[in-house]
Amino acid sequence: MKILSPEQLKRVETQTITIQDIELINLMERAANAILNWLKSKIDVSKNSFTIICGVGNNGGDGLALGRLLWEEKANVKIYLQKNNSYSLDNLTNQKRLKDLKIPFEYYDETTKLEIIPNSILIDAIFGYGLNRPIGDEWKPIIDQINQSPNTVISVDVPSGLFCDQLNSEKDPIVESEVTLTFQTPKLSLLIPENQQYVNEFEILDISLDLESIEKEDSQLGYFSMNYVPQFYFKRPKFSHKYDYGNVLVIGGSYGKIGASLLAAKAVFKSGAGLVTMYVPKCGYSVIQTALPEAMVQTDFSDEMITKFPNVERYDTIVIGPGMGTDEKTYRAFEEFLSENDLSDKKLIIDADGINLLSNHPNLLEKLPKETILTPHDKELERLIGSWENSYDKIEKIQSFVQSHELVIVAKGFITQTFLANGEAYFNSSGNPGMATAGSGDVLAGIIAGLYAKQYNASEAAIFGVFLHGFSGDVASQQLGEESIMATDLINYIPVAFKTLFG
Ligand SMILES: NC(=O)C1=CN([C@@H]2O[C@H](COP(=O)(O)OP(=O)(O)OC[C@H]3O[C@@H](n4cnc5c(N)ncnc54)[C@H](O)[C@@H]3O)[C@@H](O)[C@H]2O)[C@@H](O)CC1
Ligand SMILES: Nc1ncnc2c1ncn2[C@@H]1O[C@H](COP(=O)(O)OP(=O)(O)O)[C@@H](O)[C@H]1O
Ligand SMILES: [K+]
Repeated sequence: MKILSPEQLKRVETQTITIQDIELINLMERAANAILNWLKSKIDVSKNSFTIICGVGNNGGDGLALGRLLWEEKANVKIYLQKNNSYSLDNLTNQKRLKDLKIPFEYYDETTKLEIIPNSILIDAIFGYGLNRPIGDEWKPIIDQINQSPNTVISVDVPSGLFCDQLNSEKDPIVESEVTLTFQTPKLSLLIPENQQYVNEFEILDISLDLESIEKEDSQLGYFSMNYVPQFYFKRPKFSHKYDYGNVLVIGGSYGKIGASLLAAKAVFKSGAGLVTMYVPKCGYSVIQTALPEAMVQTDFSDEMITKFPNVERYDTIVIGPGMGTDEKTYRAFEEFLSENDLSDKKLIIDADGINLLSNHPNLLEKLPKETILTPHDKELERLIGSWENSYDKIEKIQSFVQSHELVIVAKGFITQTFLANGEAYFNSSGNPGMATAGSGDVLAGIIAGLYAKQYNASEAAIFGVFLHGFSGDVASQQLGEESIMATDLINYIPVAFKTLFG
């Protein structure tokens, strides 16, 4: 799903109205109904109280419409509307609808001491994507009252005060929401770590904006959610052979870090590859033969580290890096491997120490085949592309890096971002903090390799691999709780993840 700017959202809104032959007020009613239905799916609204704080634009209009719908559901509702002499047209229409039904609302200004109904759910409908300058200090007391109240705060579309696609200043007053209910497509600011204090959680509510109009908008940013999973379904043909599912080589491991390459190799198998061979220092041999009898093993001359890369002719997909170390001898072997082989028809995934080696010797980047997938976490990424000022700057820096080197970068984190070689970036929607555990990244590299080895291209393997990894983590967390998840659990839940996603 594309992530759009406020200007683009406005355009899609206008096109939707024309294509669907409706009025903006109908969209506002849809938005309010979508929130009502979301609330009803969580609580019995008739037994709850709501305090709704509305602004002067359409976000405020959504709040007024919601107030009316909640009132009709017999909820206890208190509606506040900002005192002003200029309101949006549909805000005014909703004011009239309230008046016609004799539903009371009160005005507030910057000096008002809000009387929030005790224990009510506080609905923040002051500003949405129309915010075009920071909220002035005069409104700080209102935002402060919302943030200091003990009530649960639900923001409509965007926490009020938060820009959709640029960084706020630290002193801007912004609502700290428990849940943000955003319409149709997530706004970029909801996905940015700087804003976690305001966003906490968000959910996307469908208001049936015209999907073709969304797709026509030019945006390099996307959000990968469950809706897009079915297109990744692949049924194994009856008359297929293990070689149809890829022949993968995992190069990695060093003394004390054989486990990392083992985790990656297991994940390669579990995500569907046909054959896996592991190339490790000698000390890994018996460990792997015992722990993963399905894998073939080749060993380096060295007991403790990789000093020479193997012949890779018969493999189509190669993972380099998990647990490999950055010893000078390993580096030289890596350089020799990249310089002396024609890798143009190989699918490469480089993780961990493999990335560190590239950062130390950026000349090697030019030797990678097109669309090699790199899977750095933030520290590894910084070594590779340099530091960034903030998340927006980070996105731009990665975009220019992937485009100039024709690589795919999976920038791992709480919300992992996958950058394709053309600069497109996809934000992932699965995963949980239980996945912040040793070896989790090795599993991801393995999953991506397992998919890449099969029928998926580099972009698909990276985007879907990241989702599958997070989804395995989500299934694991439902069964085990976040605290107890270990990387091995992520592997063990890949089958349940596949079954849940594809039946
Ligand atoms: N995406 C969609 O298709 C839909 C969006 N709707 C709602 O419409 C919202 C956008 O509505 P609007 O465009 O009216 O914008 P907002 O309701 O976000 O508010 C914008 C108003 O506030 C003013 N303003 C902006 N920054 C200000 C500041 N710092 N201090 C004081 N005033 C400021 C603007 O001039 C404008 O009058 C969305 O967030 C959503 O809640 C729904 O009503 C219907 C469907
Ligand atoms: N808070 C979090 N929420 C969701 N996913 C997370 C979180 N923390 C880490 N992850 C995921 O776990 C993996 C950790 O990878 P990495 O940092 O390389 O760990 P390791 O080196 O221990 O394998 C990444 O895929 C990352 O996206
Ligand atoms: K809002």
